[in-house]
Amino acid sequence: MQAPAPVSDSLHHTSPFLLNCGSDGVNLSRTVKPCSAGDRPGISVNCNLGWSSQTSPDLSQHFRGYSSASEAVLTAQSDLRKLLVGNEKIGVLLLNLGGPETLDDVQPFLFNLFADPDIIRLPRLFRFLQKPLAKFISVVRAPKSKEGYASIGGGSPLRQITDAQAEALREALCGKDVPAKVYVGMRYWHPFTEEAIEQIKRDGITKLVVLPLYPQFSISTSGSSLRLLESIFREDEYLVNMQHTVIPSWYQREGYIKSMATLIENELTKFPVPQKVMIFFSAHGVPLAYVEEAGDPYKAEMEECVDLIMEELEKRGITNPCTLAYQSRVGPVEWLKPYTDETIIELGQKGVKSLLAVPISFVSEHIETLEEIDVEYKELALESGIKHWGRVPALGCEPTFISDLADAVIESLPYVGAMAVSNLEARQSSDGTSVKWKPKLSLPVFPSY
Ligand SMILES: C=CC1=C(C)c2cc3[nH]c(cc4nc(cc5[nH]c(cc1n2)c(C)c5CCC(=O)O)C(CCC(=O)O)=C4C)c(C)c3C=C
Ligand SMILES: [Fe+2]
Repeated sequence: MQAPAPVSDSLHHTSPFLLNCGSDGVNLSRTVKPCSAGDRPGISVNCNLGWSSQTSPDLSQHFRGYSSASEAVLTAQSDLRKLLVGNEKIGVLLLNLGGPETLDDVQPFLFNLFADPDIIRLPRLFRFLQKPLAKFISVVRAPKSKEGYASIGGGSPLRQITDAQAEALREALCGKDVPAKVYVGMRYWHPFTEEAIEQIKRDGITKLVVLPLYPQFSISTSGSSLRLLESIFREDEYLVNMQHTVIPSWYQREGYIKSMATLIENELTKFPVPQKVMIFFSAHGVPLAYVEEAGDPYKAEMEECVDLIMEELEKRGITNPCTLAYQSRVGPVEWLKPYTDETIIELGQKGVKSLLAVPISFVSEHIETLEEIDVEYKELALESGIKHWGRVPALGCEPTFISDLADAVIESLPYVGAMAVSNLEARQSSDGTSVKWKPKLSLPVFPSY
């Protein structure tokens, strides 16, 4: 299988797909309050409304006869979960990038990636060139890319790690009284999103939570996967009628922030003088035009994410200096700055001697952590005068992190079938044109805190 079905142009203008997030683009956990009828003024309904359309279950009786308020609340939460789960078949769809599993996969994987109009954004008139261009770039890039994958064992570890995360999430949900099936849908390699969706249909899932495994939203990552999903949903009667919700980004969740802070804290102790270490956040870059012209919230979310992690570290008494830079640029256009390689050289010139690299845009080890950071940037740092180098591991299946993802899923369940609008102009337009959001389904807006 090469490129999944192309995304239709019309998707840039209307979308029946649902982004369940706050009006300021922040995620469910902080922005969503229980939905009441008053939250949906004047919106016509032509879909199944699910939980949001129903009267909230009266839990008042559950609060009688408990020795403490917290005991009552815990019991009520657990009862609410049972009510939410009921006879439903809950599914969680984890969206991820995918990676070549063998060296022979590298060129077709790259083709799939570059054939994506959310990765190479051609003006509308030139869209017919997308696939020939993808073919050309993938063939030209494949030898360099293959070298990289060869040096990390002959393929990407992404599928294995994502599968392990899916299983850990399933177990965590089960442990929280929410039995669910967890699916993996990759954008550019197996198991493709289309394959996951077929399985979801075969399993008869009735409520689906869509969770991209990217903490911060970018048009090029979560946006691309959601756009694909949208095109699959709109053509399928079963899916159109299935209740579902999306958690578009979750970088500000407490569990994620705390897990990242703990990983950093642990790595700092490995340096001779931990207080003197520069904490060096390195995020995967995107072309500057995504942010400046298409309104990609990626940079803003990344900066807020770094601030939150540093605040958490400060609470723990860790006040090291930090820097954020962007890595892995591809092609001739300008990408988000500062660039990781240039920043490393500058820090060396300024006399920084200890550097702790923190990969921040992805929650699995992958080629850019294992090769680019661990080999290329480490070498560059040592050449630039840095004496002590360290790298924070990716979160993978870290238990606090997985438990927090499970909480994110559970918190979104009352809103499965209910929808919210966020900064969809930025999130839906891949070509930078001004897009008016025209909902086809009812979209109650959840108030933000
Ligand atoms: C948040 C993470 C990512 C963003 C944003 C992103 C944007 C982006 N990427 C490319 C081009 C390539 N990416 C490649 C691999 C790759 N990208 C991410 C994550 C983000 N990409 C990951 C996790 C991986 C590695 C997967 C793995 O196999 O381990 C590659 C292939 C590798 C290579 O040849 O370097 C390319 C190419 C663009 C153009 C882009 C934004 C427009
Ligand atoms: Fe990438």
